[in-house]
Amino acid sequence: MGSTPVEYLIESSSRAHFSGFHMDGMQAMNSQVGEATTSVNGNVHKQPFIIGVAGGAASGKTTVCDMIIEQLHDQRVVLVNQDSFYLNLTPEELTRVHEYNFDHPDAFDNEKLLSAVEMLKHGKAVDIPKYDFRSYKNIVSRRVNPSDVIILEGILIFHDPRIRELMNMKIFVDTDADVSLARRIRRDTGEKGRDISMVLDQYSKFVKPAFDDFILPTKKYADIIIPRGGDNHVAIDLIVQHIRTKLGQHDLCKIYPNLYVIHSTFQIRGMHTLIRDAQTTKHDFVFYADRLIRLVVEHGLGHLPFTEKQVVTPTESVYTGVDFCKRLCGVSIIRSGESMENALRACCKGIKIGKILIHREGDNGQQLIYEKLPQDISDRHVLLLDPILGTGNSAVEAISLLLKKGVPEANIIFLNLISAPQGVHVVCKRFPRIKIVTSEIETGLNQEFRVLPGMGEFGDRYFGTDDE
Ligand SMILES: Nc1nc2c(ncn2[C@@H]2O[C@H](COP(=O)(O)OP(=O)(O)OP(=O)(O)O)[C@@H](O)[C@H]2O)c(=O)[nH]1
Ligand SMILES: O=P(O)(O)OC[C@H]1O[C@H](OP(=O)(O)OP(=O)(O)O)[C@H](O)[C@@H]1O
Ligand SMILES: O=c1cc[nH]c(=O)[nH]1
Repeated sequence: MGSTPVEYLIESSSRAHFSGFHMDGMQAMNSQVGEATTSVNGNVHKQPFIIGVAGGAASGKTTVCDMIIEQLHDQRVVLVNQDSFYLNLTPEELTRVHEYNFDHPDAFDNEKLLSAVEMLKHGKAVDIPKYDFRSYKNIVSRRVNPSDVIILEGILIFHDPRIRELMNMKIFVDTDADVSLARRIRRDTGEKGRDISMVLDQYSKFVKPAFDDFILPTKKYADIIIPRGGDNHVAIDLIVQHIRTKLGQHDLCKIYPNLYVIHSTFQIRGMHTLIRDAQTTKHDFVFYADRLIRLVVEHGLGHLPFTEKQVVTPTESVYTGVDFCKRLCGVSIIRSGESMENALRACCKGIKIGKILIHREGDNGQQLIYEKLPQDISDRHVLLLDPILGTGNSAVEAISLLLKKGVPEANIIFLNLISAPQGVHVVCKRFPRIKIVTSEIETGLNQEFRVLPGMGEFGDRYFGTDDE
């Protein structure tokens, strides 16, 4: 490891190509993310990021895992080896150990592995057996604590679909067969104390056929394929960067790839602090809410489709840029949504803005009272405006109306200032193709379905109707 120069190896594949490894794109990886654990009150528990590392025997999986762990030094990372879940050999199998196929999916206790991963995923510690290659038995076990990142490594770790589904990222280490065989001979005759003819015999009888029949077919499940394993520093750096981004994201963004929380800065936190403070004057509330709304609107516009456009600059150079999406409109949910109209108009000159009025009582009793929408709305991308997403009932009512008017779900971008997890679940589950852009995710809702910590009654504070 380390002595081979890093080369930019691009292989032909339908995947996106990055220097030295392939990935299906962040969207693909996001979509792998499993369900979050949701408590009775709808709040979300922190989920670990689960990485699967598969590849042929002696392909360099261990080195890849070690490098990821080393680079993620400030995170709690735990490594679980599929080897630990080898079934114990029966006395009869032990007498004919050379005929035992250690490379077959049936050699592993998949049920035990699945339950161990599920426990870790749900934040519970688990005892994991330690397999002894000399006695062919699980002799001791070690206690593994829940962590931020769980790495599952093994030749057939992608074989069981139930285990695969728990993974947020799947890596396949793709090393040339001769390099792997040379490594295997060195390792098995050294650390495992085996005879070279035994190693070669096992290789041709079991290892090679199992690679072709069981391991290689699981390569298609990988999000990332790393050629040259641990020697591929570029790939490992990019993987670690991606994991860091994912860990920094709100858990809900890991579950719903169409939820976007604008990148927080101290300026943004400062504005939120002001608008959430019950003592803030109306004047300041409006001023800082407007600043935040403008940011959300600009971010939301960034999710519209665009076309490439070239222009000639005053220096007579060609600048290749993009042309804004033309067919769009706003729709505000009366009355708080109207507070977002000015920002939208300031960004999109002359934009048409429709209105929807929904009567809301507690967490039900949603009733559409009034609607006025552009006639050709079904041909437009719609920016739906409402600063607060609480239970999600108002949003569901509004989005359902837009769909009824023929607006494709994927053409709706819902812009919020703050969103409660309950509302995000409701909207994203019911309308998986719409995008939600928000500036902060809240902790939950209280008994009266008000957002917590929230900012109180947004409409009253913004329009000045909260006087005693
Ligand atoms: N002979 C023998 N081989 C075993 C036994 N247990 C596991 N294996 C072999 O171990 C291999 C799986 O381990 P590897 O994937 O090479 O281990 P690894 O060190 O995690 O992999 P890399 O880091 O990629 O080198 C399989 O090919 C099995 O044939 C055993 O008890 N006896
Ligand atoms: O997700 P939900 O639980 O449906 O709550 C969110 C709705 O509540 C707020 O409006 P409100 O009824 O307070 O009216 P207002 O805008 O007129 O103040 C907000 O603007 C949303 O429309
Ligand atoms: O907390 C809440 C919930 C709905 N509407 C608001 O204005 N605030």
